[in-house]
Amino acid sequence: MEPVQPLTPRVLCSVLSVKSHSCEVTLDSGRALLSWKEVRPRRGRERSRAGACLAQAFQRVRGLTGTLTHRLPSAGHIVPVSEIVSVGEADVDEKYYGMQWKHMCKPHAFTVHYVQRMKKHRWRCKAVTFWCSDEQLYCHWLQALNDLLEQLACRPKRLLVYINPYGGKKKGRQIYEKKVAPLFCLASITADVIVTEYANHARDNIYEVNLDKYDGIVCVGGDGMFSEVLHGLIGRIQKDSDVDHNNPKIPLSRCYMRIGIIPAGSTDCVCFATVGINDPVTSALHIILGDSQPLDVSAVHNKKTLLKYTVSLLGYGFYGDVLKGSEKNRWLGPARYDFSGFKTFLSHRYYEGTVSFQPAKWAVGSPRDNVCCTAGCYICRQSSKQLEEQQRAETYGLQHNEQEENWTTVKGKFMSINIVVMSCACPRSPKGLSPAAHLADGTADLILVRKCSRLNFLRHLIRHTKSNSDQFDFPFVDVYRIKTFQFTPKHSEEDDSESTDLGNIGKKNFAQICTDHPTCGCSQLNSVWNCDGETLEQTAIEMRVHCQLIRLFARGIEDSHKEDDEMPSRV
Ligand SMILES: CCCCCCCCCCCCC/C=C/[C@@H](O)[C@H](COP(=O)(O)O)NC(=O)CCCCC
Ligand SMILES: Nc1ncnc2c1ncn2[C@@H]1O[C@H](COP(=O)(O)OP(=O)(O)O)[C@@H](O)[C@H]1O
Ligand SMILES: [Ca+2]
Repeated sequence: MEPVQPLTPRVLCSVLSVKSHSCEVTLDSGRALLSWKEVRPRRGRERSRAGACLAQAFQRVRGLTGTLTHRLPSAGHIVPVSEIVSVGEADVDEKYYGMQWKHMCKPHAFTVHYVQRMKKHRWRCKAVTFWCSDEQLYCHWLQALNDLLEQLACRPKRLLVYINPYGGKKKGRQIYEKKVAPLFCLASITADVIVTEYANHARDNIYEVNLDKYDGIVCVGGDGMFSEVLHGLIGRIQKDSDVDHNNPKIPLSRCYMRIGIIPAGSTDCVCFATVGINDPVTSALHIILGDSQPLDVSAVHNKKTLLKYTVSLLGYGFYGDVLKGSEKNRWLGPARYDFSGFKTFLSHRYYEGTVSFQPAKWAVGSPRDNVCCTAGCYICRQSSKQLEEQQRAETYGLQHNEQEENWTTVKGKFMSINIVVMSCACPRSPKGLSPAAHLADGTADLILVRKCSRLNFLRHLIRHTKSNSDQFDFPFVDVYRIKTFQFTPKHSEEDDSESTDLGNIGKKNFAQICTDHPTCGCSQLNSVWNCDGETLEQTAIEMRVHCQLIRLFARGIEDSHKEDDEMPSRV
């Protein structure tokens, strides 16, 4: 049997068997593509024509081995090497030999596991086994494919995994063990797994571990669990870089260790908005392929003290009250938000205060331009260039003092004040709170919903659940693209606590009485901030966006043209 002679150093082509069909299999190392298509015998006059073109083709691809049969161009499969999960020796079992192997010595087979795109951004791991009679050919293919996989430096080999057994439907451990761990094993990824034992266990642990051992951190849970890991990683990096994160104006050190999210929570909007779906297998495959998606992070301060970081929703009023009302019903799982949302809607509370913000002057997009953030987003890429220019200016002291320039102030009565760093797309709201917000453009969208009727507020809310209606198209809704934000409630806690005036004390206690007895008809003086699913104690805050501060094992939401309805993946 002649050894395989590649056409050129970069293309390997053989006829191998797939499910007892002969297929022409090609590995183009230059383009990093694996393809295969069935070659079929043809009948009658076509055979002679096919025979002629085949003879020519044979001359062209000298060195072909295996059983050469006539071939008919047919739809085939093309898989980028970057989307191959693993290649390995197939367990060759007697019963699986095709008939043609019966008379031959034991065949050799290797299996390629690769990503197959399904509907709605869902990914699955598909397997195809190639058979051949020649051991040398088999070894050559296995070696060639694994050599190319080894060159993919972006792929993680060792991960630190935190599982929240408490979040969502309390199935985090089960999801990881049954759906994720087998895929990590298939991809030869080793994982150190910690099942958290209390809130903030993951955050505190990240300050202690030796991060140099790992290529990434994975959190199994919802947005609150991701927030824990986010705080642990950012806090650790700032501590190691000697950056005082309590200073609201200081640039933060970027975190290059990627975070992967295995969705097992109640909202899962960070996963949904960066991958396109909240599916554990899909997220695991994005981690295995070594995807990398930069992500903006906002820092929230209160008087020179860091309160929280946020990457999804910083919400006051409706979403703050929904979160606060849901906490005591965690036993309901995700449904707790629906129950609390209904009660909050009926309460129809509004809150008074003063909002100030700096518009993102240099932003390329706007919240109402309908340009959604997708994989490889132009607006985000432009912003990272802008970011580098800004950082160069800061390095050379060339930047002008933009801290004081063009603040906009709005006083009023608000149903809700929401700042979103990303779209916040999630199963409840497929387009999100701000559909045109970007993951890595250095800005956030500020959505102000002023006091309005119950019916109008309901209309506004319902539009979030529809993919073809504009939730900003109301006279009582304003949206701005910003980079910094401040809020002072009309009834600031400090004023009440400092004043000795009986009226104020009465008001404070009265407010407290009302909070304890929501059946009371008066309007609650202050709401709370919902910060990625955690409540803040303070209501007077300032916020600043840090462009592309962290990275996720994701690639953004792919254009739907790449999806096939259950079809093999094609490029
Ligand atoms: C009458 C029809 C009303 C329909 C309203 C639908 C609006 C849904 C907007 C969803 C916003 C999502 C913003 C994400 C917030 C999360 O960070 C946070 C914590 O997530 P997790 O830890 O995974 O639970 N989720 C929430 O604050 C829940 C908001 C739900 C509001 C109904
Ligand atoms: N072992 C644990 N016990 C109690 N709380 C935990 C534990 N691990 C994490 N948490 C906390 O649970 C909260 C919710 O986690 P999350 O995964 O977001 O679930 P959900 O989406 O249901 O809110 C987070 O604030 C996190 O800090
Ligand atoms: Ca953003």
